[in-house]
Order: sequence, then structure tokens, then C-alpha cells
Amino acid sequence: MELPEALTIIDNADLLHSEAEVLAAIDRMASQMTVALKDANPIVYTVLNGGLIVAGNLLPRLKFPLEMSYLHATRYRNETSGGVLDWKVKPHDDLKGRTVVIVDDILDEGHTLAAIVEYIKAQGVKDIHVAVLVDKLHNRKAEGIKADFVGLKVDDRFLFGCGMDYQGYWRNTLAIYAVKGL
Ligand SMILES: O=P(O)(O)OC[C@H]1O[C@H](OP(=O)(O)OP(=O)(O)O)[C@H](O)[C@@H]1O
Ligand code: HPA
Repeated sequence: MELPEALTIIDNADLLHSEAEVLAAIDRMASQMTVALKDANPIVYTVLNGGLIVAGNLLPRLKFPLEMSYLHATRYRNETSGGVLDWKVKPHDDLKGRTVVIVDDILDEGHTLAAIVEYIKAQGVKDIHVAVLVDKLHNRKAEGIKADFVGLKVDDRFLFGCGMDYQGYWRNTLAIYAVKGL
């Protein structure tokens, strides 16, 4: 995408959730996660790239001991529909007997999180929890995948902002937008 096009995209987009609404949603998630996980000594995996902004705002709000790690799995590749999952970085810690938390920006069709959860469960973890800022509302979800902590439920549009990209751009906002016409 050329720079002028990136500017046109955000100028014409629909603002779905302001910065303040996103931060309030992250505050709510943090409170729920603190109640559920404060004594669990979890290892928290951020799913790159999209989970970075959510994790950067969420983790400082979790007022209990935890370890941080990351993994990278991707299936959209700058497109607006997902393809085959490409594992760029698999989890690399000893997870046997651990409580694991996965943090990502969005649960859309759920194929990404389903594959991540399946892989992590196979490492012999004690339990696993999924936290996403956005759960997209539609009936195309992969079987059996559900988030335990959800910040916002959003209509079935193509979103960007707060980690989510449109053609590689605009992950770097806190507000959440929908692309005009998508
Ligand atoms: O529920 P799904 O339909 O599987 O989609 C959700 C996934 O898609 C996005 O990642 P993407 O593939 O764009 O990789 P990226 O975060 O590295 O850009 C997003 O960050 C989620 O991980
Ligand atoms: O709506 C979306 N926007 C950006 N990235 C995504 N990955 C899955 N769904 C989306």
C-alpha cells in the first residue's frame, strides 16, 4: 500500500471503538483475569504480531506474578480472509504442568487460536486460558474454540487498529476501526 492510500483508509474508516473504550475493555479483562489467575503462576504467551498492542496494555494491569513469552502464528498475510496457518515461532518453554494464558487481538474464525491451543495442550500443560480483545460475531467459528476473557464483541466487518492490520498498516492505534465497505 502507498502512504497516501494508508491515510485514505483511516480517514474513510468507521470508528467502532475509541481509545477510551478499548482501554476500558482492557481494564475489565484485567480485573476478570486477576480474579481467575492471581494464584496460578501463569506463563502468558503473546501471539505475534497482532497480540502485541493488547498485551502491552493488558499485562501491566495484571497485578500478580506471571512469566511472559511469545509465539508467532499467522494465516492472513495482508489479506482479508485467512489461509493455511504458518507457524513462524512455536512456543519454546517447558510447559509441563503450567497454567498457560494466550493473549491475542482477535478471535475471528478461530483457526489460529484452535491450532495454538491444540499445540500447547499437547505439551502437558495443567490448564490453558485464552484472552482476546475482540471476538467477532458470526457463525463461522472453528469447532470447539472459545475465548475465556473477551474485551469487546464486534460485528462481522474487516477491522484494523490495536494490533489488527489492514494490508500491513494501522496496527499502531488503540482505537478499533472497520474498513469502509468491508
Ligand atoms: O481467528 P482467525 O480467523 O484465525 O484470525 C485471528 C488471527 O488473525 C490475525 O493474525 P494474522 O494471521 O493476521 O497474523 P499477524 O497477527 O501476524 O498479522 C490475528 O492476530 C489472529 O491471530
Ligand atoms: O478483521 C480482521 N482484521 C485484521 N486482522 C484480522 N485477522 C482476523 N480477522 C481480522
